[in-house]
Amino acid sequence: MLEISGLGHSYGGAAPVLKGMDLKVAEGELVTIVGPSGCGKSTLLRCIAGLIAPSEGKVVLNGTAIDGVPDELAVVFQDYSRSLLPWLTVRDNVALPLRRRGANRSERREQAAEALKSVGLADAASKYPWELSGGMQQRVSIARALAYRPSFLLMDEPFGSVDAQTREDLEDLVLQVHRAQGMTILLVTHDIDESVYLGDRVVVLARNPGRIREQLQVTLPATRDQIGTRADPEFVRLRAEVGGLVRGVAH
Ligand SMILES: Nc1ncnc2c1ncn2[C@@H]1O[C@H](COP(=O)(O)OP(=O)(O)OP(=O)(O)O)[C@@H](O)[C@H]1O
Repeated sequence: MLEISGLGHSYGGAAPVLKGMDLKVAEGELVTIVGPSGCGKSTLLRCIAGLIAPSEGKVVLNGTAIDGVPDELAVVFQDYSRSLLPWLTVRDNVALPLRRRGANRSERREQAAEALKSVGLADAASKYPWELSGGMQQRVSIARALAYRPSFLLMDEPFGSVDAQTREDLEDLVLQVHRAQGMTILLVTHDIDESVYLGDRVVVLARNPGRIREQLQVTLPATRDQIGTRADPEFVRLRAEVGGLVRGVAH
C-alpha cells in the first residue's frame, strides 16, 4: 500500500511544482493519474520512486518511508529506447535487475524466460533490443519489470511512444498481468481515454501548483475490452467527466 501525505516539491526554491498532495493506493489497485502538461506528474513519480527527496510531506510504501529507490518497486518509462541496454540480449536485459534480488544465474534465466513468455516474446530472448520494433521493445521493458516481481509497479507514460494499435495491445497486456499477478500499479498518462480504460480509479491533477483536482472511481466491469468497454455508456460518461476536469471545466 502506498500512502502519500502532504507532499510538496519545488525545484531549487522556485515556485512549488506540487503542493499538499494526499493519495492512497491500496494493495492490488490499478490507479491512473492524468493531468495537463506541466502539472507535476513526472515529479510525483520521481518522489515515489525515491529519485528525488520531496521538499514537504512524505511517501510511505508498505509501511516504510521512502528515502531512496525502494527494493519492491519497478518502473517502466516512456522512453524504451533509452531504458534497454543495446549491448545485452533481450533475455539479459530482463534478467539484469534480478541480480539485486540475489537470484542465481539459472533462476535469473528461468524468471526472464517466464516474463518474456507472459508478454508474448518467448522467441525474441536471444535478439538484441535494436532488432525489435518499438512496441516489442516496450514489451521487453514490461517483461523486465514483471520478472523482478515488484509489489508496486510505476508506469510513466509507458505507451506514449508507440502507434495506436500497439498501444491498445499493450494496454490489454497491462490489464492481463495486473489480473494475473495482482500487483499494485500506478500509471501516469496524458491520454484521457486510457486513464479510464485502465483504471480502477482515476486521479486527475491540476497545475500551478500541481495538486489533486478530483478522484473518480471507475465502475466499469473489471474485465475490459477495447471495443465493448469504449462503447459502454459509463465509459463515455467518465471520459467526458475526466476530460472536463483535465481542461479545468466543471461538470
Ligand atoms: N529537474 C527540474 N528542475 C527544475 N524544474 C523542473 C525539473 N523537472 C520539472 N521541472 C518543472 O516542474 C514542472 C512540472 O514538471 P513535470 O515534468 O513534473 O510535469 P508533467 O506533468 O510530467 O509534464 P508533462 O506532462 O509535460 O510531461 C514544470 O514547470 C517543469 O518545468
